Amino acid sequence: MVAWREGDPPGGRRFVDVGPLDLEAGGSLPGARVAYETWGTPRRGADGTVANAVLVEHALTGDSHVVGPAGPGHPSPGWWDGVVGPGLAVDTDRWFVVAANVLGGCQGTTGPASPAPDGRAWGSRFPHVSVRDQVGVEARLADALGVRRWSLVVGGSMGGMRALEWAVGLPGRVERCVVLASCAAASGDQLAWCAPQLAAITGDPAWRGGDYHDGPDEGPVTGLGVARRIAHVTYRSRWEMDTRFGRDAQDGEDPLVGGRYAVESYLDHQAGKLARRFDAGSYVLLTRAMNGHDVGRGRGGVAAALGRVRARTTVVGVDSDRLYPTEQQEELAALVPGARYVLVTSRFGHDGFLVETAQVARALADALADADADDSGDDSGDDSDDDSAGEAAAPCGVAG
Ligand SMILES: CC(=O)SCCNC(=O)CCNC(=O)[C@H](O)C(C)(C)COP(=O)(O)OP(=O)(O)OC[C@H]1O[C@@H](n2cnc3c(N)ncnc32)[C@H](O)[C@@H]1OP(=O)(O)O
Ligand SMILES: N[C@@H](CCO)C(=O)O
Repeated sequence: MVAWREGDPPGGRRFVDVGPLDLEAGGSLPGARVAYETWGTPRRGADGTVANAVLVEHALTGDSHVVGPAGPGHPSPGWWDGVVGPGLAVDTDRWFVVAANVLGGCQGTTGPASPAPDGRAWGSRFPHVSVRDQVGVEARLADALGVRRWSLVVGGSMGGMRALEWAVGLPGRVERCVVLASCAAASGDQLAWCAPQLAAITGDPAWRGGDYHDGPDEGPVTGLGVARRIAHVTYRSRWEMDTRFGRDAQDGEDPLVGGRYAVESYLDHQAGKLARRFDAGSYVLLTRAMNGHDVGRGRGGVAAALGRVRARTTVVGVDSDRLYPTEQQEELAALVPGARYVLVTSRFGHDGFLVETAQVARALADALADADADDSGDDSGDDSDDDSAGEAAAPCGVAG
């Protein structure tokens, strides 16, 4: 089954139907639609599978639009335009780059806002999904695309969790892995930062227990905005808040008589932007998925799990990241066999993996430096210790 066709335009969003899905926490879904984009041309190896495939994993509120201009369905340009593209670090003249919208999200892949079989939005009925479930769905997308082994799986933050899960759970299917600003398991501090975000959304009267999608109002946008304000502060650095905004008043406003400081206005802006482009139900579901992230669960602990990785791995930390501190990436680099550690210097905190494109591009170019463009059909991947080894992927249907 081939989900990509010769002549398909680059960057256009396409869909694959997968399912049914049995989920790690015990629930199930009768099926899921995966929205994805690709750039470059697949090159088939001797065994007929795609030999030059790269999977890019987006972060919490990101999406599959890694590269390309804004346009219909894409209000913003690509979030890694300086990293992926013709002649860039992940060169789309050479690599077939795939980015999928995550299971449980709201950018075309099935999530809480999607219609359930009865035609109503899933809402609160959408089951808990884990990072492993999300990777399981991506494995079915890979099957549909004819990719048995990725030349590279790369992602930052929540995308780094999925990249790591690929390398740990399906070691025979990942040749190289780059994990940025991420961790082996969500820490107590990370769970703590998520708690008020979840409380803000689920405490908004418009949340209606998660079943607001088919209602007349716009849903819990106030709670989602509060969550984004909290999260956004953790994504940036104290230096930035102090030097970019400091104690400045917002233009035309006086904080001493009810007006806002500039930093408050900035966070209001970030909140409004997210509330316009993201579903609160997905935000809650994806936050819970990240909270549950622990590569060591059921695998004898973190060290044992990371010891299974066979991908040539690069772990990237951002020196000013206060949400995913560099100790977490140092731990990954110490426990993944042969891993390389790269420190990105940034004043912008966790978002450095999105903002510091020159340094990120260098790390990716280095990670791919050993790849030979002509090594068609490197089929040496032994998937005998994959979590899914021996299991046939569920049949996938390709949808328009
Ligand atoms: C928007 C999208 O990217 S959607 C598609 C994919 N999205 C993702 O992948 C999510 C990840 N992306 C992000 O989190 C962010 O977009 C980032 C990290 C890339 C943004 O980083 P930066 O470019 O550094 O944004 P920055 O923090 O400077 O914010 C700029 C915005 O704040 C606004 N702003 C700055 N100061 C103020 C102020 N005092 N009051 C109000 N607004 C302000 C700017 O006008 C600008 O608005 P705009 O984004 O609507 O043009
Ligand atoms: N700014 C990023 C950070 C999350 O890691 C996002 O919104 O997805």
